[in-house]
Amino acid sequence: MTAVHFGAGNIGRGFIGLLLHQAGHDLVFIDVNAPLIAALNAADSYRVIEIGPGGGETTVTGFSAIDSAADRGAAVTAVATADIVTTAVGPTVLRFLAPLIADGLRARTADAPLVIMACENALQATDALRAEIVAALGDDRRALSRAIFANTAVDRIVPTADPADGLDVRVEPFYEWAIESAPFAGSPPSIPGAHFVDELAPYIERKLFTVNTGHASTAYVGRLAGAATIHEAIGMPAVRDAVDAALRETSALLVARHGFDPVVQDTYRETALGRFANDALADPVERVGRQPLRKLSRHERLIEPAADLAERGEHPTALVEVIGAALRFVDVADDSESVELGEKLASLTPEAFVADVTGVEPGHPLHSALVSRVADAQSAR
Ligand SMILES: NC(=O)C1=CN([C@@H]2O[C@H](COP(=O)(O)OP(=O)(O)OC[C@H]3O[C@@H](n4cnc5c(N)ncnc54)[C@H](O)[C@@H]3O)[C@@H](O)[C@H]2O)C=CC1
Ligand SMILES: O=P(O)(O)OC[C@H]1O[C@](O)(CO)[C@@H](O)[C@@H]1O
Repeated sequence: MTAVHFGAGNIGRGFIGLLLHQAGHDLVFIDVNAPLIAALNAADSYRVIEIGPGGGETTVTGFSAIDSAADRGAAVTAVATADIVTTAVGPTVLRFLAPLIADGLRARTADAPLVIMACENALQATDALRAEIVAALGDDRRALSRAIFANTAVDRIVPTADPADGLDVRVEPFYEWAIESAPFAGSPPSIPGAHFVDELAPYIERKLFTVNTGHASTAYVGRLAGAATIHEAIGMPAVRDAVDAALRETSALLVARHGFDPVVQDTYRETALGRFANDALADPVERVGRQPLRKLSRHERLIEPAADLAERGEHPTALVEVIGAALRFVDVADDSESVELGEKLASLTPEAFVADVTGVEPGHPLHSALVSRVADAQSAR
């Protein structure tokens, strides 16, 4: 059995690649980072080292790697002959993979369908990838029928690997990979580290609006308070209170939207806060807050829950505070979205900024609070 995984970065090596290896798959990593591909092809193994309480270590073997920028044909062949294709490249990169995967489906001769799962921090990321593949395939419905698409929710904190560690990856012990079961019509692939669920939306929303809202909030509020890392930030009482308040708002929304047991949701929220306090991760606030324009977009971890709460007649004041802190995530030189955020704050009116970045329309019950936060962020520059 062969699994092709796009994106041999933190999550690719430290989570999805690991679980596919443990499920008995030979792994083919596809990436566009030439030195990383060379290092993977020169190595027989790498380690996934769990850091923090209860951590263990696993050695991953049986992998090869392809640079799709240098040898697209090899990447297409790998997709055409694989059993599973997964991705962890970032939601905004999926559209660049689609034409290559489409060509792999066109070239596929196996009877068994190819399982395709995007493992990104985004709602229904596989659906988004599927739409791009459909566009790339045009009228070729036969090629499309050779694939099964399943949405997934992935959760594991994997900070950027230290170059001194080579290919080894340090990860938190916690992980969860939830995959929707319906597309498999009763015959899901065997991936012991994952679990299959009838309805994924509650899982992914709970994860995105608790773990990711909380993590990003810790990064944004913490950075404003002078913290360098997430554990340092969440150790500051004022930051913890701000994050906790924002997560109480999203918890109320999750309970209302999906009927979660409030006690179970409280435990889930506390577990997430405990994960952020893992000092062994030494995770920089700049990594966790990265790509602020994506994180401030309409259906992401801050605006979506705040907008929904406002539509329900609530006042998501803690989330609005966090959004105000996110608007200050400028001047991170190696994060092009942080730089662009600063440029947009400098060049757009508050109303134009809100429309452009958050997609919240005038007249929406959240609109005036957002306009006011943007004006504050502009005055602070
Ligand atoms: N790091 C984390 O703690 C978690 C990350 N995620 C999600 O996983 C995804 C990946 O995140 P990370 O692994 O942290 O990022 P990363 O930056 O470590 O890895 C992404 C990899 O994708 C590669 N890549 C970029 N464009 C590509 C292309 N066109 N074809 C093939 N490979 C390409 C990059 O070279 C890089 O090696 C994101 O969607 C993120 O939101 C989800 C849960 C946790
Ligand atoms: O690219 P994003 O959305 O910041 O994703 C990475 C984040 O996902 C999480 O791992 C949560 O699963 C965060 O810890 C991490 O910062």
